[in-house]
Amino acid sequence: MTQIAFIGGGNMATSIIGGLIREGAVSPDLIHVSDPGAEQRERLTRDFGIVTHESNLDAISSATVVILAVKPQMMKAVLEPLQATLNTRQPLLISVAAGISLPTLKEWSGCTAVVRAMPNTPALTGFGATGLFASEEVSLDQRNLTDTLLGATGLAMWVQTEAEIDAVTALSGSGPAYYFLLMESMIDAGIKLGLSEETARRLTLQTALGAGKMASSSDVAPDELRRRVTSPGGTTEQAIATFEGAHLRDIVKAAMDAAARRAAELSDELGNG
Ligand SMILES: NC(=O)C1=CN([C@@H]2O[C@H](COP(=O)(O)OP(=O)(O)OC[C@H]3O[C@@H](n4cnc5c(N)ncnc54)[C@H](OP(=O)(O)O)[C@@H]3O)[C@@H](O)[C@H]2O)C=CC1
Ligand SMILES: O=C(O)[C@@H]1CCC=N1
Repeated sequence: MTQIAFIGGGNMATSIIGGLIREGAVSPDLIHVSDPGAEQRERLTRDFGIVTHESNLDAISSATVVILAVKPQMMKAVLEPLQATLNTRQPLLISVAAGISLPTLKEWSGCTAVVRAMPNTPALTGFGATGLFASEEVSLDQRNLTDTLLGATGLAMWVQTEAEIDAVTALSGSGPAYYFLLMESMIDAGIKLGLSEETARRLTLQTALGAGKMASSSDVAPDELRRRVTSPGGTTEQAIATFEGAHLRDIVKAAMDAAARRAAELSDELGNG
Protein backbone atom coordinates (compact mmCIF):
# COMPACT_ATOMS: atom_id res chain seq x y z
CA MET A 1 0.00 0.00 0.00
CA THR A 2 1.08 3.54 -0.75
CA GLN A 3 2.23 5.48 2.28
CA ILE A 4 1.96 9.23 1.89
CA ALA A 5 3.98 11.77 3.84
CA PHE A 6 2.99 15.41 4.10
CA ILE A 7 5.75 17.81 5.10
CA GLY A 8 3.83 20.66 6.75
CA GLY A 9 0.38 20.15 8.21
CA GLY A 10 -1.13 23.61 7.73
CA ASN A 11 -4.12 24.88 5.77
CA MET A 12 -3.46 23.26 2.41
CA ALA A 13 -2.27 19.92 3.79
CA THR A 14 -5.31 19.78 6.08
CA SER A 15 -7.63 20.42 3.14
CA ILE A 16 -6.07 17.68 1.01
CA ILE A 17 -5.94 15.20 3.89
CA GLY A 18 -9.56 15.95 4.79
CA GLY A 19 -10.58 15.43 1.16
CA LEU A 20 -8.64 12.13 0.88
CA ILE A 21 -10.17 10.75 4.06
CA ARG A 22 -13.65 12.01 3.26
CA GLU A 23 -13.52 10.15 -0.06
CA GLY A 24 -11.97 7.03 1.53
CA ALA A 25 -9.13 7.34 -1.00
CA VAL A 26 -6.38 6.55 1.53
CA SER A 27 -6.56 4.79 4.86
CA PRO A 28 -5.69 7.23 7.71
CA ASP A 29 -2.89 5.00 9.01
CA LEU A 30 -1.11 5.41 5.65
CA ILE A 31 -1.06 9.19 5.94
CA HIS A 32 1.94 10.56 7.86
CA VAL A 33 2.37 14.27 8.51
CA SER A 34 5.23 16.21 10.02
CA ASP A 35 4.79 19.68 11.44
CA PRO A 36 6.72 21.55 14.14
CA GLY A 37 3.50 22.67 15.88
CA ALA A 38 2.32 20.34 18.67
CA GLU A 39 -1.21 21.80 18.51
CA GLN A 40 -1.28 21.33 14.75
CA ARG A 41 -0.25 17.69 15.14
CA GLU A 42 -2.83 17.05 17.88
CA ARG A 43 -5.56 18.59 15.70
CA LEU A 44 -4.62 16.41 12.72
CA THR A 45 -4.59 13.22 14.81
CA ARG A 46 -7.87 14.12 16.51
CA ASP A 47 -9.72 15.16 13.33
CA PHE A 48 -8.43 12.53 10.92
CA GLY A 49 -6.80 9.70 12.90
CA ILE A 50 -3.61 10.04 10.84
CA VAL A 51 -0.03 9.54 12.03
CA THR A 52 1.90 12.69 12.95
CA HIS A 53 5.58 13.36 13.53
CA GLU A 54 7.66 16.24 14.81
CA SER A 55 10.53 15.12 12.59
CA ASN A 56 10.29 15.45 8.80
CA LEU A 57 12.77 12.58 8.40
CA ASP A 58 10.53 10.27 10.44
CA ALA A 59 7.54 11.18 8.28
CA ILE A 60 9.25 10.32 4.99
CA SER A 61 11.07 7.19 6.18
CA SER A 62 8.62 4.72 4.55
CA ALA A 63 6.71 6.99 2.18
CA THR A 64 6.25 6.28 -1.53
CA VAL A 65 4.74 9.72 -2.04
CA VAL A 66 6.01 12.85 -0.31
CA ILE A 67 3.82 15.95 -0.49
CA LEU A 68 5.58 19.22 0.25
CA ALA A 69 3.09 21.59 1.89
CA VAL A 70 5.28 24.21 3.54
CA LYS A 71 5.50 27.89 2.59
CA PRO A 72 7.69 28.52 -0.47
CA GLN A 73 10.09 30.57 1.66
CA MET A 74 10.68 27.51 3.92
CA MET A 75 11.19 25.00 1.15
CA LYS A 76 14.97 25.10 0.79
CA ALA A 77 15.60 24.84 4.53
CA VAL A 78 13.09 21.99 4.79
CA LEU A 79 14.56 19.98 1.91
CA GLU A 80 18.25 20.37 2.77
CA PRO A 81 18.28 17.89 5.69
CA LEU A 82 16.03 15.48 3.75
CA GLN A 83 18.04 15.48 0.55
CA ALA A 84 20.22 12.43 1.24
CA THR A 85 17.22 10.28 2.23
CA LEU A 86 15.06 11.50 -0.65
CA ASN A 87 17.92 10.98 -3.09
CA THR A 88 18.35 7.38 -1.91
CA ARG A 89 14.67 6.48 -1.65
CA GLN A 90 13.41 8.40 -4.73
CA PRO A 91 9.73 8.70 -3.74
CA LEU A 92 7.28 10.53 -5.97
CA LEU A 93 7.63 14.13 -4.78
CA ILE A 94 4.58 16.38 -5.10
CA SER A 95 5.01 20.07 -4.27
CA VAL A 96 1.97 22.26 -3.74
CA ALA A 97 4.12 25.36 -3.19
CA ALA A 98 3.48 28.42 -5.32
CA GLY A 99 6.39 29.60 -7.44
CA ILE A 100 9.01 26.89 -6.83
CA SER A 101 10.04 25.43 -10.18
CA LEU A 102 10.63 21.78 -11.03
CA PRO A 103 14.40 22.25 -11.65
CA THR A 104 14.71 23.94 -8.25
CA LEU A 105 12.67 21.24 -6.50
CA LYS A 106 14.81 18.54 -8.13
CA GLU A 107 18.03 20.30 -7.14
CA TRP A 108 16.98 20.86 -3.53
CA SER A 109 15.41 17.43 -3.00
CA GLY A 110 17.61 15.07 -5.01
CA CYS A 111 14.39 13.51 -6.37
CA THR A 112 13.84 13.08 -10.10
CA ALA A 113 10.12 12.21 -10.23
CA VAL A 114 8.59 15.53 -9.19
CA VAL A 115 5.06 16.85 -9.72
CA ARG A 116 4.01 20.44 -9.20
CA ALA A 117 0.42 20.50 -7.99
CA MET A 118 -1.58 23.68 -7.45
CA PRO A 119 -4.65 22.67 -5.41
CA ASN A 120 -7.08 24.86 -3.49
CA THR A 121 -8.60 24.66 -0.03
CA PRO A 122 -12.09 23.48 -1.16
CA ALA A 123 -10.26 20.12 -1.54
CA LEU A 124 -11.51 19.61 2.02
CA THR A 125 -15.08 19.33 0.74
CA GLY A 126 -14.30 17.16 -2.30
CA PHE A 127 -14.84 20.22 -4.55
CA GLY A 128 -11.21 21.20 -4.94
CA ALA A 129 -9.58 22.19 -8.23
CA THR A 130 -5.98 21.25 -8.92
CA GLY A 131 -3.60 21.94 -11.80
CA LEU A 132 -0.76 19.43 -12.27
CA PHE A 133 2.54 19.41 -14.14
CA ALA A 134 5.11 16.61 -14.01
CA SER A 135 8.82 16.28 -14.67
CA GLU A 136 9.55 13.91 -17.54
CA GLU A 137 10.91 11.31 -15.08
CA VAL A 138 7.43 10.81 -13.59
CA SER A 139 6.21 7.39 -14.75
CA LEU A 140 2.74 6.62 -16.03
CA ASP A 141 1.99 4.76 -12.79
CA GLN A 142 3.10 7.80 -10.78
CA ARG A 143 0.91 10.08 -12.93
CA ASN A 144 -2.03 7.77 -12.35
CA LEU A 145 -1.32 7.74 -8.62
CA THR A 146 -1.20 11.55 -8.63
CA ASP A 147 -4.53 11.62 -10.48
CA THR A 148 -6.05 9.24 -7.95
CA LEU A 149 -4.83 11.26 -4.97
CA LEU A 150 -5.64 14.78 -6.14
CA GLY A 151 -8.68 13.59 -8.08
CA ALA A 152 -10.13 12.35 -4.78
CA THR A 153 -10.21 15.98 -3.61
CA GLY A 154 -12.09 17.26 -6.67
CA LEU A 155 -11.13 18.19 -10.22
CA ALA A 156 -7.50 17.44 -11.14
CA MET A 157 -6.18 18.61 -14.54
CA TRP A 158 -2.76 18.24 -16.14
CA VAL A 159 -1.46 21.36 -17.87
CA GLN A 160 0.87 21.33 -20.86
CA THR A 161 3.65 23.65 -19.66
CA GLU A 162 5.13 24.46 -16.29
CA ALA A 163 4.45 28.18 -16.87
CA GLU A 164 0.73 27.39 -16.81
CA ILE A 165 1.04 26.48 -13.12
CA ASP A 166 1.48 30.21 -12.35
CA ALA A 167 -1.77 30.90 -14.23
CA VAL A 168 -3.51 28.07 -12.34
CA THR A 169 -2.19 29.58 -9.09
CA ALA A 170 -3.75 32.94 -10.01
CA LEU A 171 -7.02 31.32 -11.07
CA SER A 172 -8.00 28.35 -8.92
CA GLY A 173 -5.19 28.28 -6.33
CA SER A 174 -5.97 31.77 -5.04
CA GLY A 175 -9.49 31.79 -6.52
CA PRO A 176 -11.44 30.70 -3.43
CA ALA A 177 -10.24 33.89 -1.71
CA TYR A 178 -11.78 36.00 -4.51
CA TYR A 179 -15.17 34.36 -3.99
CA PHE A 180 -14.85 34.68 -0.20
CA LEU A 181 -14.14 38.41 -0.65
CA LEU A 182 -17.26 38.76 -2.78
CA MET A 183 -19.23 36.90 -0.11
CA GLU A 184 -17.88 39.21 2.61
CA SER A 185 -18.84 42.24 0.50
CA MET A 186 -22.37 40.93 -0.15
CA ILE A 187 -22.93 40.13 3.54
CA ASP A 188 -21.79 43.65 4.52
CA ALA A 189 -23.96 45.25 1.83
CA GLY A 190 -26.96 43.12 2.83
CA ILE A 191 -26.61 44.27 6.44
CA LYS A 192 -26.39 47.90 5.29
CA LEU A 193 -29.62 47.35 3.34
CA GLY A 194 -31.33 46.38 6.62
CA LEU A 195 -30.95 42.58 6.93
CA SER A 196 -29.77 40.92 10.11
CA GLU A 197 -26.22 39.55 10.02
CA GLU A 198 -27.55 35.97 10.08
CA THR A 199 -30.04 36.53 7.27
CA ALA A 200 -27.45 38.32 5.10
CA ARG A 201 -24.85 35.59 5.73
CA ARG A 202 -27.13 32.62 5.12
CA LEU A 203 -28.68 34.08 1.97
CA THR A 204 -25.24 35.05 0.62
CA LEU A 205 -23.74 31.59 1.20
CA GLN A 206 -26.75 29.80 -0.27
CA THR A 207 -26.67 32.08 -3.31
CA ALA A 208 -22.96 31.35 -3.83
CA LEU A 209 -23.61 27.61 -3.50
CA GLY A 210 -26.59 27.76 -5.84
CA ALA A 211 -24.79 29.81 -8.49
CA GLY A 212 -21.74 27.52 -8.34
CA LYS A 213 -23.84 24.36 -8.59
CA MET A 214 -25.96 25.78 -11.38
CA ALA A 215 -22.99 26.96 -13.45
CA SER A 216 -21.03 23.73 -12.98
CA SER A 217 -23.93 21.34 -13.62
CA SER A 218 -25.27 23.15 -16.68
CA ASP A 219 -24.22 23.24 -20.34
CA VAL A 220 -25.28 26.88 -20.38
CA ALA A 221 -22.35 29.32 -20.21
CA PRO A 222 -22.07 31.74 -17.26
CA ASP A 223 -22.81 34.80 -19.44
CA GLU A 224 -26.14 33.29 -20.54
CA LEU A 225 -26.99 32.24 -16.96
CA ARG A 226 -26.32 35.85 -15.96
CA ARG A 227 -28.60 37.16 -18.72
CA ARG A 228 -31.38 34.86 -17.47
CA VAL A 229 -31.26 36.60 -14.09
CA THR A 230 -31.14 40.04 -15.64
CA SER A 231 -34.65 41.21 -16.54
CA PRO A 232 -34.71 44.17 -18.94
CA GLY A 233 -35.49 47.28 -16.94
CA GLY A 234 -35.21 45.28 -13.71
CA THR A 235 -33.03 45.24 -10.61
CA THR A 236 -30.10 43.03 -11.69
CA GLU A 237 -29.51 45.26 -14.71
CA GLN A 238 -28.77 48.16 -12.36
CA ALA A 239 -26.35 46.07 -10.29
CA ILE A 240 -24.53 44.69 -13.34
CA ALA A 241 -24.26 48.17 -14.87
CA THR A 242 -22.65 49.31 -11.61
CA PHE A 243 -20.13 46.43 -11.74
CA GLU A 244 -19.33 47.08 -15.42
CA GLY A 245 -19.10 50.86 -14.81
CA ALA A 246 -16.50 50.13 -12.11
CA HIS A 247 -14.65 47.92 -14.63
CA LEU A 248 -15.00 44.71 -12.63
CA ARG A 249 -13.56 42.63 -15.49
CA ASP A 250 -10.45 44.82 -15.62
CA ILE A 251 -10.14 44.59 -11.85
CA VAL A 252 -10.31 40.76 -11.98
CA LYS A 253 -7.77 40.70 -14.79
CA ALA A 254 -5.40 43.02 -12.85
CA ALA A 255 -5.81 40.93 -9.69
CA MET A 256 -5.03 37.66 -11.47
CA ASP A 257 -2.08 39.25 -13.32
CA ALA A 258 -0.72 40.39 -9.95
CA ALA A 259 -1.09 36.88 -8.47
CA ALA A 260 0.61 35.22 -11.47
CA ARG A 261 3.36 37.84 -11.38
CA ARG A 262 3.96 37.12 -7.69
CA ALA A 263 4.27 33.39 -8.44
CA ALA A 264 6.94 34.17 -11.05
CA GLU A 265 8.68 36.57 -8.62
CA LEU A 266 8.77 33.87 -5.94
CA SER A 267 10.42 31.59 -8.46
CA ASP A 268 13.08 34.24 -9.17
CA GLU A 269 13.55 35.15 -5.50
CA LEU A 270 13.76 31.63 -4.14
CA GLY A 271 14.97 29.58 -7.08
CA ASN A 272 18.57 30.72 -7.24
CA GLY A 273 19.72 30.04 -3.79
N1 LIG B 1 -3.51 27.97 1.45
C1 LIG B 1 -3.89 27.78 0.19
O1 LIG B 1 -5.04 28.07 -0.21
C2 LIG B 1 -2.93 27.20 -0.79
C3 LIG B 1 -1.59 27.00 -0.47
N2 LIG B 1 -0.74 26.45 -1.38
C4 LIG B 1 0.65 26.22 -1.02
O2 LIG B 1 0.67 25.35 0.10
C5 LIG B 1 1.83 25.59 0.87
C6 LIG B 1 1.43 25.68 2.33
O3 LIG B 1 0.54 26.78 2.47
P1 LIG B 1 -0.48 26.84 3.67
O4 LIG B 1 -0.96 25.48 3.99
O5 LIG B 1 -1.42 27.90 3.35
O6 LIG B 1 0.52 27.35 4.83
P2 LIG B 1 0.43 27.03 6.37
O7 LIG B 1 1.34 28.02 7.05
O8 LIG B 1 -0.98 26.94 6.82
O9 LIG B 1 1.07 25.56 6.47
C7 LIG B 1 2.45 25.32 6.45
C8 LIG B 1 2.75 24.43 7.64
O10 LIG B 1 4.11 24.04 7.58
C9 LIG B 1 4.62 24.10 8.90
N3 LIG B 1 6.07 24.18 8.90
C10 LIG B 1 6.87 25.27 9.11
N4 LIG B 1 8.16 24.90 9.10
C11 LIG B 1 8.18 23.56 8.87
C12 LIG B 1 9.23 22.61 8.77
N5 LIG B 1 10.50 22.97 8.89
N6 LIG B 1 8.90 21.34 8.57
C13 LIG B 1 7.60 20.94 8.44
N7 LIG B 1 6.57 21.81 8.52
C14 LIG B 1 6.85 23.10 8.74
C15 LIG B 1 3.97 25.32 9.47
O11 LIG B 1 4.09 25.34 10.87
P3 LIG B 1 4.12 26.79 11.60
O12 LIG B 1 2.80 27.42 11.31
O13 LIG B 1 4.33 26.43 13.04
O14 LIG B 1 5.25 27.55 10.99
C16 LIG B 1 2.55 25.14 8.99
O15 LIG B 1 1.79 24.34 9.87
C17 LIG B 1 2.47 26.87 0.35
O16 LIG B 1 3.64 26.55 -0.35
C18 LIG B 1 1.42 27.46 -0.58
O17 LIG B 1 2.00 28.10 -1.70
C19 LIG B 1 -1.16 26.04 -2.61
C20 LIG B 1 -2.45 26.22 -2.97
C21 LIG B 1 -3.43 26.85 -2.13
O1 LIG C 1 -1.44 32.83 -1.44
C1 LIG C 1 -0.64 31.94 -1.75
O2 LIG C 1 0.54 32.22 -2.00
C2 LIG C 1 -1.11 30.52 -1.83
C3 LIG C 1 -0.92 29.94 -3.20
C4 LIG C 1 -2.28 29.87 -3.79
C5 LIG C 1 -3.16 30.14 -2.67
N1 LIG C 1 -2.51 30.44 -1.60
